[in-house]
Amino acid sequence: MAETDGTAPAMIGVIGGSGLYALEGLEEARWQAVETPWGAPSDEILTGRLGGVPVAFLPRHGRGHRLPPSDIPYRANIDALKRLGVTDILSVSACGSFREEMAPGDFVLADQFIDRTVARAKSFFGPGLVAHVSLAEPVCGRLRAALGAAAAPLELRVHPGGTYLAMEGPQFSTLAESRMYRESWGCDVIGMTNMPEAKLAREAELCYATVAMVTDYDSWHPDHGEVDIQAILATMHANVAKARALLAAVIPAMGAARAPCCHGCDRALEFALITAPEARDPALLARLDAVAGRVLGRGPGA
Ligand SMILES: CSC[C@H]1O[C@H](OP(=O)(O)O)[C@H](O)[C@@H]1O
Ligand SMILES: Nc1ncnc2[nH]cnc12
Repeated sequence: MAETDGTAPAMIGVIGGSGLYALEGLEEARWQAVETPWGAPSDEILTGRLGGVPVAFLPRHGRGHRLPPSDIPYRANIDALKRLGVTDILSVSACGSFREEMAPGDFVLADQFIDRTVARAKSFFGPGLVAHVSLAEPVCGRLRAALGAAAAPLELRVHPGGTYLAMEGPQFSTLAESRMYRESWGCDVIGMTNMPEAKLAREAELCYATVAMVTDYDSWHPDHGEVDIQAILATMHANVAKARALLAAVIPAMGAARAPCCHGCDRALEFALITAPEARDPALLARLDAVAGRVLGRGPGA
């Protein structure tokens, strides 16, 4: 519901990656199952409040890390968060680094992605309703700035931007791939999950930003050898404590009300639907009740 000052109620969605399977310190915390037309999300969703701000937390791989990157139900996850009323998504992820200065333990607020994933559903739309959203700026600048500001007083090494390469996995990259991503493609970090997550968040008109926490130098670094999952896990556990501190700072600072996104994330579908109304598939329209309800005039988003 719109407030008289032009703001609307906000809810922060947090998608926790490797090592982050719950959010502590939420008031009125409860895990709840959410059904979606795209199947079940990765797990139940933990809702509550942090500093008075409504929060919905979803562990991307499920509690106990049951799901590999290719089997994460990305569409159900984004739909479920939107259905609960989420307006902004903070994604938290482990990543490898292609830059000497982006060292293990550092946080990278990625602002670009290269999508090399090949085995995932990447859109809510399709035959019966075609949509083309803009993705030139896949990360919400307002959300990324909020993360940067909240991180400043904390003892964190934060890089304000970077290009995240999303690979299919689950194997790590070969040395030739690692060198190509770093030297020819100019990528800064690598992970397996932020695509199609960011694309789907944009289609669902949700602001999205990611905190990519460096755990390793992938395999290009002459002094660090191959990616070693044992070393990754050790760094990951140290990173997670820092991620919790960042979330505890940024969420209350973002507040419980939101002006329209200055970058237009919350209006991404405004001119994106190109299928003629009479040619639209009623079954697909029904599945889009939450994701595209605002522009379709139906469901929780209308
Ligand atoms: C545990 S190392 C590989 C694994 O970690 C990252 O997951 P997430 O982005 O959910 O933190 C990476 O993308 C891989 O899935
Ligand atoms: N080197 C790497 N490649 C892909 N995903 C990762 N997650 C953490 N480190 C990674």
